[in-house]
Amino acid sequence: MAERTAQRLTKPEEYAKLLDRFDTYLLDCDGVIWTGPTLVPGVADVLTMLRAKGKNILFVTNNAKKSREMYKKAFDGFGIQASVEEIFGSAYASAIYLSKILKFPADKKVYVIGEEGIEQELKSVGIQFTGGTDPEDRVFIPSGDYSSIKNDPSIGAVLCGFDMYVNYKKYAKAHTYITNNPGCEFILTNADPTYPAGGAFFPGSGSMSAPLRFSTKKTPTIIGKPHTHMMETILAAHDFNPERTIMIGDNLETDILFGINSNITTLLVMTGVTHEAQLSGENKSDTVPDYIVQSMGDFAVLADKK
Ligand SMILES: C[C@H](OP(=O)(O)O)C(=O)O
Ligand SMILES: [Mg+2]
Repeated sequence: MAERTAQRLTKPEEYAKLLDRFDTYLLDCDGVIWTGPTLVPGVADVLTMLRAKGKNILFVTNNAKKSREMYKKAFDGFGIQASVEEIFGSAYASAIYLSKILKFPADKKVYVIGEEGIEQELKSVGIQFTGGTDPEDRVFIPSGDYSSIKNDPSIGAVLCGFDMYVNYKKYAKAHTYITNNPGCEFILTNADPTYPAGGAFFPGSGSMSAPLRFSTKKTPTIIGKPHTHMMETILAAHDFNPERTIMIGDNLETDILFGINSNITTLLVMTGVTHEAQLSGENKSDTVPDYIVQSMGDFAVLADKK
């Protein structure tokens, strides 16, 4: 079988041809639109141009810290137009998976290893939860005192995301529920091993869930990119022709693989986590995008040409 090769676009006419081919743009956020607190140059103009051309824009992020409402505020802060309905985060997709796919029972609760964004999304779909930001679980337990860790049969799922307050008590509770409650679901918002911040990498949601995967020996259901539960959540709310849809992202193992797993065209940008060394040579990734551009901001040359 011929090896897949990516087409690198550098010329305005190539950018224009690409925009003619696609109506729906699934855009990763960190590494594409912004990197941490900094907007990628030119991207705001490109988004305005896409909207002026009548394109559908959907934002698809694995960030599990924020709810859609919190993300909307981030877009507002950057002066970028975005509605809550256009934003799909792994916290929201997890809440939708629990409510729509699992039909999570109203009398059961989710135990959350995560922060406010996950709690907001669970609330938005009417699912009860414990853990999360509860101060009772954000504590150190003195060695040998397991009295506060008892099974609770009302816990029907453990949802693990990004938690800056992760601690032994939370792991011990989650482990107890997963191993003692028959049918207790074990769900990860996303499995990113690392989280990019300030030009470096730190442990991500996937790494935070690792102790539980190890201790329970259970394989979790993973919602975020590259898994297709995220796509099911998007498709439940938006209708689009996959042949005229493109996924734009900075991460080969999440964004680009997500596009490939969803049978849509993919475009890699080099403003985020991917390095040239992953695209050729002995460290070449097995995941190959259809197109590569240096930055999504490069499309701004078309906006100037009006
Ligand atoms: C890196 C990731 O964000 P994304 O690139 O999916 O927007 C995250 O914030 O966990
Ligand atoms: Mg990204």
